[in-house]
Formats: sequence, structure tokens, C-alpha cells
Amino acid sequence: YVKNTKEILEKASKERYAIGAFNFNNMEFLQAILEAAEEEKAPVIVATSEGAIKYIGKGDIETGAKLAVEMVRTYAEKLSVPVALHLDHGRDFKVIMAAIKAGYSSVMIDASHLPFEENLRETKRIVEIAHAVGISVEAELGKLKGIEDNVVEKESVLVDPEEAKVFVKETEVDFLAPAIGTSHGAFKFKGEAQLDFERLKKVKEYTQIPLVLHGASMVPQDIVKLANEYGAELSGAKGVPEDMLKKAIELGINKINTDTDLRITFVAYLRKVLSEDKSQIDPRKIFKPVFEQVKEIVKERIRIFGSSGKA
Ligand SMILES: O=C(COP(=O)(O)O)N(O)CCCOP(=O)(O)O
Ligand SMILES: [Zn+2]
Repeated sequence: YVKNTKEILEKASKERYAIGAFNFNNMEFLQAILEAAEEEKAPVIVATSEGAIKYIGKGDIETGAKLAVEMVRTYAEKLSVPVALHLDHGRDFKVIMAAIKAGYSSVMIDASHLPFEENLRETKRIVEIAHAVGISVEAELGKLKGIEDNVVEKESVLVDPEEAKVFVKETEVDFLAPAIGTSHGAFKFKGEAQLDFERLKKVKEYTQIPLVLHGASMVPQDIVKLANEYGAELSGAKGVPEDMLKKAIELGINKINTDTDLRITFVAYLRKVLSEDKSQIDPRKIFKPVFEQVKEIVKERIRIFGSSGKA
């Protein structure tokens, strides 16, 4: 169990590969992600958003954070690969404190919806507290398009590399998520997929710290098609193409947030299993083949990110 996420990201940054940061909301997704990392001999980051912590704790933040840490630590001590637990999109101070107290390896303070100076101040405050207890901090500059938790970002505001330089220097944040055109969910990009690689290059040059890509799911069309064949309505779903992910990694992305690809795989195969085995009522028999597929998609992502065999 990695005590602070910066450890594994600094190595990835030096060697120009990326580590997957896969979101989980329950035991089965966590199992699939950790099995995939073990089979790929890859360091891995597992992440819970604030919504995931509330879901795991049935509304009680302390319970959710504690249970997440216990589950991850218990599984991780049996594995040969490094596992870090990260708070994704921390916005509520109470939730960030609960994660730190429970023993998370890193926390994200997401104040990117605030003006620059306020984002800087908020981030600085969390960095001081987190660093005092030896854990790493992620922050975000610029805004993703699409729905971010309860904030609907109509227009994405891309990162300003000059601001990034000042921001990292002033806050001493350990890794940064620069907005370069991605958005959360299964419907990315208005038209053609495009990322602002020029900005990314400058942010890496100016900050020299590990960088994070949010909204990085690829939304595989074959799995979307399968889901739709079994009754889902996901037409028009679109993700980040593989060549763009690889280019982003070459230019300095070292942590890649992936949630939607696991969700689509889960939904497609759950629908398939339920429609093919109509008398099955044992959840273990329903979930086993479904999460086998979730594990496979995580392994595929780990291979694309270049972290296979890096444990
Ligand atoms: O960047 C990503 C995932 O991007 P993706 O949608 O492209 O997988 N994330 O930070 C995941 C955010 C999940 O938040 P919530 O649990 O509130 O739905
Ligand atoms: Zn995100």
C-alpha cells in the first residue's frame, strides 16, 4: 500500500509512462482493478470521488473513507504491485479531511471552478495540511467541459501554462491536472476529438511535475454497440482515441483517470448476462463474468498507458 502517491508518479514522470487511476464505488470494481494491476505487474491508483465515499458510507463520510481504506489496504497487502488510494475531485473540506484522517495516499483539491487566486489559496491550504502528514496533493487548473459533480461546466476553459507555472511554485502541489480539452463521461468533444498538446507541452516544461489527465476514457465502440444491442441507449458515445492518449503520455501525462470505460463495460456485460441466463439469481454467478470483462478492460488500459511490468 503506497503511503504517498507522489512516490509512484515521480518514477512514471521520469520514465515517461502513465499510471491508471481507476474509480471504484464498490467491492467488485475494486477487485477487478486490483486483479488487473497484479496480472499486468503494474503500479495502480484506485480512486473514490466524493460521491463514491458517500455511496460506500451510506451517506456517512467518515465511514465511507474508513471502509475504502480498509478494503484497499486489506487487498493490497496480498498483492506484489504498489497500490495507492486517491480522493478524486475533493471539493468539500470535510471530505478531504476525512480522507486524510482515514489514511488515503493522496487527495485532489478541485477548486478549478473558482477564480485563479482563490483556487491557489484553497490548494495551498490543503497542501500545507496534507504535507504535514506526509500525503500527496493533486489540483486542477482550467475547467473540463460537461458535468463535473454538481457543476455543469458549459464551456471548457483550457489551462494557461503561465498560470500553471505560478500555481505550482506557490502551492507546492505534487501533481496537476491541466484542462486540455477532455470532459467527463461517455459523450466527449463537440465535434472531432482534439486535445491541446501545445499547452500540455508548455505546462510540463514550466512545472516539471507529474501531470494528470481527467476525462480520459476511450469509450470503446464495440462495447457501446454490445450495450445498445442489449437495450442500452448510448448512441453518440465518444471517447479519447488511443493515439491521442499515447501522445499525451509522451508529452508528460503520468496519471490517467478512467471511470466511464469501466462503467460501460459493466453495463454492457451485465445486460448480456441477465438476458442470456434468465433463471440466474445468484449475484456471484451474475457478477463473475461481468467483472471478468471489467478486469480485461483495465488490463488493456494499463498496457496502453505503458505501466505494465513497471511494478
Ligand atoms: O476523470 C474522471 C473520469 O473520466 P471518464 O469519465 O473519462 O472516465 N474522473 O475524475 C472520475 C470522476 C467520477 O466522479 P463521480 O463518481 O462523481 O461520477
Ligand atoms: Zn475527473
